[in-house]
Amino acid sequence: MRNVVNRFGRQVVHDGVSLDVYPGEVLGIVGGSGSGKSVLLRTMLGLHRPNAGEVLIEGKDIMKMSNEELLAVKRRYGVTFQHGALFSSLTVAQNIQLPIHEYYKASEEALDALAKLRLAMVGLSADACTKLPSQLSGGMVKRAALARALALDPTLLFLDEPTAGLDPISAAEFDQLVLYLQRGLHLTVVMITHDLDTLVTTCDRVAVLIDKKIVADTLEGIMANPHPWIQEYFHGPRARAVQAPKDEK
Ligand SMILES: Nc1ncnc2c1ncn2[C@@H]1O[C@H](COP(=O)(O)OP(=O)(O)OP(=O)(O)O)[C@@H](O)[C@H]1O
Repeated sequence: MRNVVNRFGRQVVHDGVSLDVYPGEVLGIVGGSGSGKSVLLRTMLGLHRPNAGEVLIEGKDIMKMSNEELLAVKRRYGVTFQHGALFSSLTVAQNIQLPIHEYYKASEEALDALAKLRLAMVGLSADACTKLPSQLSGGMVKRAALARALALDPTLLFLDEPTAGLDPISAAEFDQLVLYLQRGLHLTVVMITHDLDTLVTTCDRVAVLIDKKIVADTLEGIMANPHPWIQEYFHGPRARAVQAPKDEK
């Protein structure tokens, strides 16, 4: 992203945001509530048109792409949204198969096999195929949403608060799953997270949305940044609790 500006009426959310995402990395995006993380993600995905600036993928501005070009780019994205992870009236298998229908015609057998394969990749059994989202635990919903995000074999995975609402053990397992998939499938991952454990465990770099701009660095680099919000976030009591066991290892 280059010099992206997003405004809603008189409210300026992003005032010249620039951010690089490098192939194969896991980038965590943090920021206070209402700082504009979700709007940033929507802008990156081409779902929100910024007031100014560019969103480039492999050097090409997605705002200037034809519909066909944009569709081809979106075909390479996998996304899990914070809310509305799955369609409640569809089974898990139908949810996973949904992105396929947008791009391809496939036989019932192929769709069935694909749903089962994706479920296996996220550690869910084939039994989950026929279940409705309401019949799954919170952790299973997150995994099923991840399976859907992986449906089209993406190279880029966007996760909006992937571990929100999970207990610490399930969250840690989910972090390990993301890392396992990222390494195995050579994915580039961009995730919004409030979870310090997730940041420490999974992210190569951290982008902090602060004062309507982005500061991006390695976790160590960010932690050394003197900005008061960053200091409070990464060195406050909660942060110390997360980092203590790691430091002692
Ligand atoms: N469609 C919209 N119309 C008007 N204002 C909007 C719209 N979308 C977002 N905003 C405003 O932009 C600001 C940033 O919202 P955003 O949802 O990106 O924050 P966030 O950092 O993701 O917050 P949280 O961590 O609480 O989810 C908020 O003040 C929000 O009210």
